[in-house]
Amino acid sequence: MKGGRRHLDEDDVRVRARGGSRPRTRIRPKHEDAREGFVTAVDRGRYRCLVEGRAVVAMKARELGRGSIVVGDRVALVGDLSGRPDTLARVVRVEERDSVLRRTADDTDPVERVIVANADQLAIVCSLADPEPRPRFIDRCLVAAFDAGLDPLLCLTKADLADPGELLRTYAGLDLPYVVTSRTGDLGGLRERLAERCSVLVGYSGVGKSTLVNLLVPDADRSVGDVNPVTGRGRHTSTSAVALPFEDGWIIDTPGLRSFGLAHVSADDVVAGFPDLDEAVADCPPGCTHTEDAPGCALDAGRAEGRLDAERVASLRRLLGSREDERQST
Ligand SMILES: Nc1nc2c(ncn2[C@@H]2O[C@H](COP(=O)(O)OP(=O)(O)OP(=O)(O)O)[C@@H](O)[C@H]2O)c(=O)[nH]1
Ligand SMILES: [Zn+2]
Repeated sequence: MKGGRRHLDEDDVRVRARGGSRPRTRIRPKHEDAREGFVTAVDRGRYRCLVEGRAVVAMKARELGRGSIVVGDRVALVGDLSGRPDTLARVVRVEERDSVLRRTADDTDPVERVIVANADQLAIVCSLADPEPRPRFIDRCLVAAFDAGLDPLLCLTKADLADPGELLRTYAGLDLPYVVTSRTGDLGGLRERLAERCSVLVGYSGVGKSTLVNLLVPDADRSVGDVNPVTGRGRHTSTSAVALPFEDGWIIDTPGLRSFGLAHVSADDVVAGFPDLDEAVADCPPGCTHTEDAPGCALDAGRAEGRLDAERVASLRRLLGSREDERQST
């Protein structure tokens, strides 16, 4: 896609076909020479973009105002697009986003913000041991994925230390795609899942996410390290997301993102993030909060009769509760 050209109508095309080279007129949309780029990193007001295979550093054009530009955005750029050191291009347009992954509102950060645009998969990285798996973290990520419209992928690491059987049983009712990995094992299954997709990797500290990224994208360290050639500062210390090209798609690593605040997600959407429980709550009394003390909540009957997994019910209830806490703290 070249900026502006797809807006031409049939008449323009005919004129061009007769006249040979494209006529230059003043009625062209502004910045029609802009090129498409993909934002791979954001650091202190500088946007690192991939433009026709070159890494270009850009600033935001003043006309864009306060609108945000995030990793994963498709943008239009003008100015020096050579990618040479000390050059600076300008982002003049942000294309419409197919998806936005947001975080809100933990206690220290009351603002809801977009962290990644245009991703289509959320890879939830969780170790089978050392540190112990955290189903509640997985459940929270599943809700975030549902809310953002991303396909979840469960990535269970350190398979050399523990068996995935028990954890997988908890999620058996979900139809949740998963891969089991270890740093010494075959990553073929994971590669297949990530190829040709734009995946955000998220995981709490120590699960082996960096190890995975380095195995999948061997020069990742370098691409992360020189994120800001403009300032000339060395390894970047920022905790923002970085997109790494991977097999006709992107792996977006999120070093600073351990989890998601869900204060912006409605209770109904939290429940919808639990497809194995979603159907049961149709039998709840109107306005049911689904919490432990909610009278007549159908989750209680389902659990008592063994239709619903007790751990999952507890997890949903904790999530609904912690969401309330997040709201009250903001
Ligand atoms: N046994 C085992 N250990 C692993 C495996 N993958 C990573 N580790 C170890 O787990 C520890 C954490 O790995 P990292 O890749 O740094 O984990 P991370 O998720 O990036 O953690 P942060 O850097 O804190 O975000 C390191 O000591 C790794 O050597 C694995 O497959 N098996
Ligand atoms: Zn209920």
